[in-house]
Order: sequence, then C-alpha cells, then structure tokens
Amino acid sequence: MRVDIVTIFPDYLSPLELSLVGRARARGILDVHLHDLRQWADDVHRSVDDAPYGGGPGMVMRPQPWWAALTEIRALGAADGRRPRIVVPTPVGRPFTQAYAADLADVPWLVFCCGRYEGIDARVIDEWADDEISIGDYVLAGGEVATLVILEAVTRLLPGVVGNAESVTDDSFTDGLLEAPVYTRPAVWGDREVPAVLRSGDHAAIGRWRRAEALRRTAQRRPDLLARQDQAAADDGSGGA
Ligand SMILES: N#Cc1c(-c2ccc3ccn(Cc4ccncc4)c3c2)n[nH]c1N
Repeated sequence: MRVDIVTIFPDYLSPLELSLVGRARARGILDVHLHDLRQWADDVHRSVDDAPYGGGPGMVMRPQPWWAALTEIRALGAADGRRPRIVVPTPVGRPFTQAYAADLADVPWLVFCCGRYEGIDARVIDEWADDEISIGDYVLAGGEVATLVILEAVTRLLPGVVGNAESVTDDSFTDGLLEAPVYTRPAVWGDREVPAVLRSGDHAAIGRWRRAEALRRTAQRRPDLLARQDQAAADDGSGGA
C-alpha cells in the first residue's frame, strides 16, 4: 500500500516511523510519502490560509495549494492508470469504524489531506475528496492526529503486519462486540485472581466465557452495538447477538 500525506506539519506524522506502522514500512508493506503543503503555495509568503467569506472566526485553507498538490500527486499514477483514494479527516465526516478500516485496507493507494484552521475550502473537498472521515464526536485542531489513527487501524489489517492473524479477527468490533477482559501471569495479583476458566484448559468453556463477557461488556458500555447486531440479525433472519 502506498500512502501520501499532505500537511503543513510533516513532523506531526513522525510517529509513523515507530512501532507497528514503522515496522510495516521497513518491511515494504507500507510506502509512506509526506508532503509539506506549503511547497505548492503560489505566493512569496507561501500562504495556505485566508479569511473566511461570510466572516466568522479563524481562517480557511486556500484552494490553490491543495489543487496544485493533489493534481501533482494524482499525476504520479497517470502512467500506469492508478488513481488514489483521497481521504479528508474532518469533524463533519462519516464515522470511522473497524469496518471502514477494513474497507480502506483493500485500497492500494491512499492520499490523506490534513487540514488545519477552520478547514479546507469546500471547493477542494467537493472536487477531490473520496472520503470525509471523522474519528469521533470531539473537535481536534487539525487532521494529522486523525490520519495517524486511521492509518494505524488500517495498517493492522494489512496482510503480514500483525504476527498472529487471529488477534486481528478477534478484535473488538470485528464481530460487532467489545472484547472480553484479558489476563496474563501471575495467576494472583494482590487480592485479584485470574478467572479459573481461563486456566482450565477447557477451550470450549473459555470460548463460552469470553463470549458471555463480550456480550456483558457490550450491553453495559455500548448498547448501540448490540442494537446494530440485533438489527443485522433481523435483516438476515438469524437470531440476535
Ligand atoms: N477526523 C477528524 C476530526 C477533527 C478535525 C479534522 C481535521 C481538521 C482540520 C481543521 N480542523 C479544526 C476544526 C475544523 C472545523 N471545525 C472545528 C475545528 C480539523 C478537525 N476534529 N474532530 C475530529 N473527529
């Protein structure tokens, strides 16, 4: 997978040199290219923002640098007919979910547009954006953190990245439920003991315990996920969660 990231703060993306994503890059599974938007700004001051039409607080990112940047980046694929999927993190985007991550993990070339200020001129979004994604119902100061979140969730799903493929399929949300609690040694920590079933070696019982715990946790913390499961079950005629 090739990933191009356009930002006025390239250093904000330095975590992509570390850990899971860093290892995927070192192994050639991921090919990340960072671009400073200012290199495309057409004025001597390299300006990327201007006052909003209609007034209001803050500044808006000018269309010209983005248009020039995306035109040049898209042209990289012209010779062999490749076209990138252009992703714009934004507070007004579609919610980012594990299913969305799985969708993006199948895309050979992603381009992330990291906005700042009050956002990017709407004409850029209208023309260029394939996906407008929000990572949650809170307000950030720009798209870089969201790009890191999205890219980590997508990279985990790329073949060969996570050693034990099962740990990806057993993820929270993959089956629509939150994961069961996890434990490791020692068996007793202070006055707390690991549930006996997990040390029983009875894999059927362990599976039942984990499913029950996942359902309990989901009902307690994310009843919306259960409702979604029940609706999906009703739609395909099978039993609920
Ligand atoms: N994904 C995502 C996001 C963002 C986000 C993303 C990109 C930009 C660019 C600029 N801003 C600042 C801003 C813009 C408009 N309104 C308020 C603040 C951003 C926020 N905030 N919250 C999320 N879940």
